[in-house]
Amino acid sequence: MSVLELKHITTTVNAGTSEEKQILKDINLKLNDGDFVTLLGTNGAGKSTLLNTINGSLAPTTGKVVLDDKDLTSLSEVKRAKYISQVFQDPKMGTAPRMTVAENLLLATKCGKHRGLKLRGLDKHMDKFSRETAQLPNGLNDRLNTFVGNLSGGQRQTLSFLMATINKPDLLLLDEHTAALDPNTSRGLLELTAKVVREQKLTCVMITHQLKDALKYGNRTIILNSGKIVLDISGEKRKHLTEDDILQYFTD
Ligand SMILES: Nc1ncnc2c1ncn2[C@@H]1O[C@H](COP(=O)(O)OP(=O)(O)OP(=O)(O)O)[C@@H](O)[C@H]1O
Repeated sequence: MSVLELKHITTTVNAGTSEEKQILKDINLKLNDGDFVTLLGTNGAGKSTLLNTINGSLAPTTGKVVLDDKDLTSLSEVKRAKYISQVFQDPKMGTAPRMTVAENLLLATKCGKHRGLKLRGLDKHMDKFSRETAQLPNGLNDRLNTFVGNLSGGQRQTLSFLMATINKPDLLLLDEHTAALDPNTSRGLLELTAKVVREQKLTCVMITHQLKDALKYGNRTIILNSGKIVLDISGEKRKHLTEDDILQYFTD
């Protein structure tokens, strides 16, 4: 079971100064087990801030983040990594460039399970990593011993995605994870995302600026505008939603 609840989340930055800004405004949201949410909104609407509040890299000013009845609000980002995985837009984030693909996968496998970053026992994992990368686009399985810094952006982002899902996280956060990739590579990673989320029955939030992708993938679409949820739609109603309908929620 992976149920995420956001209760009265408000995020104010630069409080008490002339730069004070309320980014998130009383966000209340419940994600059900297995929900795959596509999250849309104009630049600056607060989408990344929302994901950062969930992953613990940003503390909300008020409100609670609850996962499976556990209150995570005061838990550090590192401690939340046991439950929550994230893939970022920048292919350089989330992987260690001076380590090989296999070493990165071993790190991800051990994440949250051991103290320190011991990389013993790589040999016994190699067959498993070969199998796991064999299904992936971009020929990653031929690159298990390549330093990650020498991979293409697409290969690196595919690796980041595999690392984020290798331990079946309770919650997967994707912050425009295909935006820096060429159209074909982006499509390949989105299809892989849909397959893995379906097969592992993950609960997932994916930020995208592509309206088509927001409607094609996932079972639920949420639109943020100026720090508020202005649309939260799923089921039959979502099937009839058009790109023009969505654009109406983007206005000030
Ligand atoms: N630490 C901060 N200090 C000041 N302002 C911030 C801070 N973090 C975010 N903001 C501002 O809050 C607003 C929301 O930012 P956020 O990155 O969450 O938006 P977004 O919806 O993800 O946008 P984009 O689509 O451009 O990625 C922006 O105006 C941003 O400049």
